[in-house]
Amino acid sequence: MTDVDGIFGCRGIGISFGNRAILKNVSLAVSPGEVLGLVGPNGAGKTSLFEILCGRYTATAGQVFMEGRDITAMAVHDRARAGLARTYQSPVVPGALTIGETLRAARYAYRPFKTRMEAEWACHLANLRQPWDRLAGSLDTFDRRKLLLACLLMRKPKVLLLDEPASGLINSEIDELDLIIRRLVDEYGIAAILIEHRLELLSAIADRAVVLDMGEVIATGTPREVFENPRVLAAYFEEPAHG
Ligand SMILES: Nc1ncnc2c1ncn2[C@@H]1O[C@H](COP(=O)(O)OP(=O)(O)OP(=O)(O)O)[C@@H](O)[C@H]1O
Repeated sequence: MTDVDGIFGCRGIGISFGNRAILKNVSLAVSPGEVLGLVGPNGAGKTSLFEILCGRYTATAGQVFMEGRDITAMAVHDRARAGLARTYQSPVVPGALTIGETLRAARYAYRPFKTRMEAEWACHLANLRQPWDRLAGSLDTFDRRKLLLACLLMRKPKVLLLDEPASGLINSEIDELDLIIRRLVDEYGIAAILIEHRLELLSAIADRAVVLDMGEVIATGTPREVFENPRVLAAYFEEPAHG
């Protein structure tokens, strides 16, 4: 087998920092129109896996695939051009620019340049309802996330990697976020992988979940299946053995 089943995924990924193995033999795949939840306790390796998937870290083992192509050696900007978009847990916006200026920078970030109408459409999809003359630095966490998402959506990505998009949000915002993501996936056929370490939040949004613990996949299945898995419960709720 040279490929993964979905539009995007990885096989046999490993990475070590120094002599410490952070990820071991990690495989996953996501299909168009699907939300795959990537869960696991703090330090499980979720963000490190995202760094490998988007091309910022080089894995010591394994391959990354997109649309049947091995993109393991592809640079981060080429992956973006191929339709892979990624958000970060911390929504860092250019604080001194307005929303309009930020969107304009994204429109002209690389060719093909995007039209103002495409930026408006992306804001509509991201549910960003703030006036465009407002400073990006004055936005709250959720609107910052929406703005950054709009910058990605104007490029019509095929795959979205969302790193803890619900962190720092209140419950009503999380409900709205779920609707935004669901629409992207259901109406536009985007494949999404979403990191969330709170098991209960994932049930509402993810079709399937992959659970990482100490760098290894310990369970895959529907959110309900993995949450009832004894290995997952142990990873989350048992104190590590000492001595
Ligand atoms: N660049 C790096 N150099 C050295 N160690 C790193 C590096 N990046 C991550 N690690 C280590 O790898 C382990 C996994 O970290 P990672 O951030 O991927 O986990 P995570 O599951 O995303 O955790 P969290 O839920 O806390 O964000 C941690 O022990 C972390 O300290």
